[in-house]
Amino acid sequence: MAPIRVQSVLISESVDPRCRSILEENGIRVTEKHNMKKDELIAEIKDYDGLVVRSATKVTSDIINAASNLKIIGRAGTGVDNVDVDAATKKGIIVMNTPSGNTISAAELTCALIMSLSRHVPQAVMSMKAGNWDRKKFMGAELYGKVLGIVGLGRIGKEVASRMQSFGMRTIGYDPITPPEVATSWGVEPMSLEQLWPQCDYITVHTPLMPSTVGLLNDETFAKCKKGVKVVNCARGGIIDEAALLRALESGQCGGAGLDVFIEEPPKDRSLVNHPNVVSCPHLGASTKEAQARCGQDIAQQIVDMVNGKNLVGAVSCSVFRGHMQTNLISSGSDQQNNIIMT
Ligand SMILES: NC(=O)c1ccc[n+]([C@@H]2O[C@H](COP(=O)([O-])OP(=O)(O)OC[C@H]3O[C@@H](n4cnc5c(N)ncnc54)[C@H](O)[C@@H]3O)[C@@H](O)[C@H]2O)c1
Ligand SMILES: O=C(O)[C@H](O)COP(=O)(O)O
Repeated sequence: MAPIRVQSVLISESVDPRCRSILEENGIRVTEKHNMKKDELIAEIKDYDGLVVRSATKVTSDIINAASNLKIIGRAGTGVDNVDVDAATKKGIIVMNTPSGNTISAAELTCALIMSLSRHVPQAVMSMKAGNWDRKKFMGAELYGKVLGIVGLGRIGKEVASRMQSFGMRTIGYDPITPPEVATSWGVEPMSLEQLWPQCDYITVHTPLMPSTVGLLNDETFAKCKKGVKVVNCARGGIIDEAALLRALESGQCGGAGLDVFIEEPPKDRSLVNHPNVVSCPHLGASTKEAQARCGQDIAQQIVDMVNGKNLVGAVSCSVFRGHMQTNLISSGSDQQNNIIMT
C-alpha cells in the first residue's frame, strides 16, 4: 500500500492522551480543539491531514467538502454513524475505527443496566438519598432462570451473553450473519425474531444503526413480547423506537428500560429519561479508562501504520456487513477481530 502523507491531525473530542503522544512521537503535529460548533470545524478542518473523533463530532458532508487536505478520519471507537463515509469515500478520505477497544466496557454497562432493571438499584439509591427507607417499593426479581434475548450477536452481544449466563439466564439470540453454530458455541440459542420476541423477560439490542435496524422494537414488535418485558439499548438510539417505548412503558407492556443511547444526544425530550421505570446513562458504554486507552492508542497506531505504508489489510480479519459498512472503512483493534472493508 502506498504511504499516505499525514503531517497534522486535529483531535476534536476527549481522546486518551496516548493518542496524541503516539502521533507526536511519529512526527505528526497534533492540535486538540474540543466542542467546536459545525461552522468552527468547517473553518478549521482545511488545515489538517487527519481528524480524530469519537461519537459527538458529526463529520457531515459539508465538513468533508471543506476539508481540502484531509486524508484520514480516525474514529476512536466503534460506531461510524456520525461520519458521512460515502462523502469521505467520494473524496478518497480513509475512515478508520477501533471496534474492539470498547467491547468489554459496553458489554459490562449493558449487564449493569440489566441488573439495575431487575433490582431497581438506581431508584433505590435516589430514594435513600432523599431520606427514605422504603423496602416495599423496590421489590425486584431474580435474573436466575429468566430469558435474555440478544438481538445482534457480534462482539458486544457475545460478551453480554457469557456474562449473563453466569447469572443463570437462558440466552437466546438473533443475528442475520453470525452462523447458528457459532451462536450455539457461545451458549446462545439462535432463532428468528418472531420466535424470540414472545420468549424474552429481557431484550438487549447490539446491532449497528442502519435502515434495517431502525425501530427494530416498535409498537408491533412490543405487542409480540411478554407483558412486562424489560429492554436495554446500549447500542444506538433509534434501534428501539423511542415513541413506541414510551407507549409500551405507559401501558405496562414494557416493564422497564435501560438506555445508554438516544436518537438525539443529549435528548431534548426528557419523557423517557424521567419515566420512573427507565434507568439511563449519558452514552457511557465506552467511558472507561481501559476502553479509552485502547481506542486512543489503536487509532493513533493505525494512522501511523497508514503513514508508514503498512498494509493493515493483511493484519486484520474480514467481517463485512454490506449496506452498513462502507467501501473505505478500515477497522482494526486490540483483539484482531475486526471489520475491514476494501472494495
Ligand atoms: N454505548 C456505547 O458507548 C457503545 C460502545 C461500543 C459500541 N456501541 C454500539 O454497539 C453496537 C454493537 O457493536 P459491536 O461492536 O458488537 O458490533 P458488531 O459489528 O461486532 O456486531 C453487530 C452485530 O449486529 C448484527 N446485525 C446487523 N443487522 C442486524 C439485524 N437486523 N438484526 C440482528 N442483528 C443484526 C451483525 O450481523 C453483527 O453481528 C453498535 O451499534 C455500536 O456502535 C455502543
Ligand atoms: O460506538 C462507540 O464506540 C460508542 O458509542 C462509544 O462512543 P464514544 O467514543 O463517543 O464514547
